[in-house]
Amino acid sequence: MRYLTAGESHGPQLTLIVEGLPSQLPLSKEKVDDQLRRRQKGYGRGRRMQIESDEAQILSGVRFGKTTGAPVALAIENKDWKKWTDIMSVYPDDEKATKRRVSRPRPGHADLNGAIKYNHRDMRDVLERSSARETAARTAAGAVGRQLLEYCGIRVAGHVVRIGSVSTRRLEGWSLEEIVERSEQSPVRCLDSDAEKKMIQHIDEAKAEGDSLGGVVEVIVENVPVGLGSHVHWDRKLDARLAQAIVSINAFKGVEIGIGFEAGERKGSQVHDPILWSEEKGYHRASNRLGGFEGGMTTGEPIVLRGVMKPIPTLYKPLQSVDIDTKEPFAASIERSDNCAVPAACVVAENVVAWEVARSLLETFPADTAEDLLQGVNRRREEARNF
Ligand SMILES: Cc1cc2nc3c(=O)[nH]c(=O)nc-3n(C[C@H](O)[C@H](O)[C@H](O)COP(=O)(O)O)c2cc1C
Ligand SMILES: C=C(O[C@@H]1CC(C(=O)O)=C[C@@H](OP(=O)(O)O)[C@H]1O)C(=O)O
Repeated sequence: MRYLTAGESHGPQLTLIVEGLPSQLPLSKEKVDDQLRRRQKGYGRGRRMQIESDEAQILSGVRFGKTTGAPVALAIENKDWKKWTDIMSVYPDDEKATKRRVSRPRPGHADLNGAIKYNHRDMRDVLERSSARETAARTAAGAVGRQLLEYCGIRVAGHVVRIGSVSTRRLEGWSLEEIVERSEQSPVRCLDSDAEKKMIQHIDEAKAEGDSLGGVVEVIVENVPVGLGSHVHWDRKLDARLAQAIVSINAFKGVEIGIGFEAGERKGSQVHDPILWSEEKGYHRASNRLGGFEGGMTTGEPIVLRGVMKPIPTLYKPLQSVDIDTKEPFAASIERSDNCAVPAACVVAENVVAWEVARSLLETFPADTAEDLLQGVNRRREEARNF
């Protein structure tokens, strides 16, 4: 299973093609739209999100609510395009077209490197594609993967554990339903109401200072069968693929699995998860400090991982840069921007994780139809139980 996205931030639309889905999978546009709506929300977002109202148009591969096995094409309109048609013109003879050239690279963005690499003297040709607008298409792909997971009884949730200097922890014992319910009510997707207040205040203060904030999100996947991924092939290790999926989100700089970097500080007895067996549960673990992975494969315990997002690079308090025409220094002009997008990025993280787990599921249990896939997954659950 694979996907491809196309589209510029201020172009007419984002386009997504998902290929390799089994047939007969119930695929709901509403469920894709739910994820798109969730991604648009969150305290700290800028004015662009008031312009957009993301919705997926399903153009192929689905009939009467079920996949046919053919590629699924989806489109998400950019409502802002209407104001950018002259600047984003595809055709050279467009009368209204105006280049409004970008010659000033923004620190923290792809502008300068992308311009040198692809030889663009107009950095709009870089920034339009490097924008995190593209994460709407990736969220839609994840929302498709998520429906495949749901079909197999696998569920995904996410929440924010840090914004700037304010951090919190998920308390032991929270069920996935509680995590979903609480994070959904919170403007910063935080489970703890005290931390939530502090995070909001922190975002307000940073904004007033013309600054921005990053943070950390946590994603949890439950009811995963044992053995997704592989200890045999380095490029099929699912923990590694999830790390790539997370760091590929714009502005994400690192990943922790389970207790993550703390594993480097603790003794082995405080890291590895003892194996238990009972009539009721079969094999299970006394703890889940390794976040559901051993040897690049799922253990059957929940997958738990965290991703760190750097602060938004476009600041109202300008950073220094150099004009590529004059080579003179300049202070970046003030632009419309999010000042904290961690809650929104949490939704992107959930969905890129959902996609990778769904992809690994289909690799482990190859199937032409959704029913065959579910049978394969259930057989593995049974085998693990009786092993
Ligand atoms: C959901 C989301 C929204 C973002 N919004 C902005 C924004 O409004 N302004 C900005 O400068 N960067 C924003 N970013 C971050 C940039 O896209 C990102 O830092 C940039 O593309 C450079 O990529 P890199 O940080 O991965 O190196 C956002 C990222 C995400 C995930
Ligand atoms: C459009 C989205 O996020 C954008 C990501 C982004 C960036 O530089 O990454 C910059 C901003 O774009 P604009 O300059 O048009 O306001 C954000 O709004 C989105 O999340 O859908």
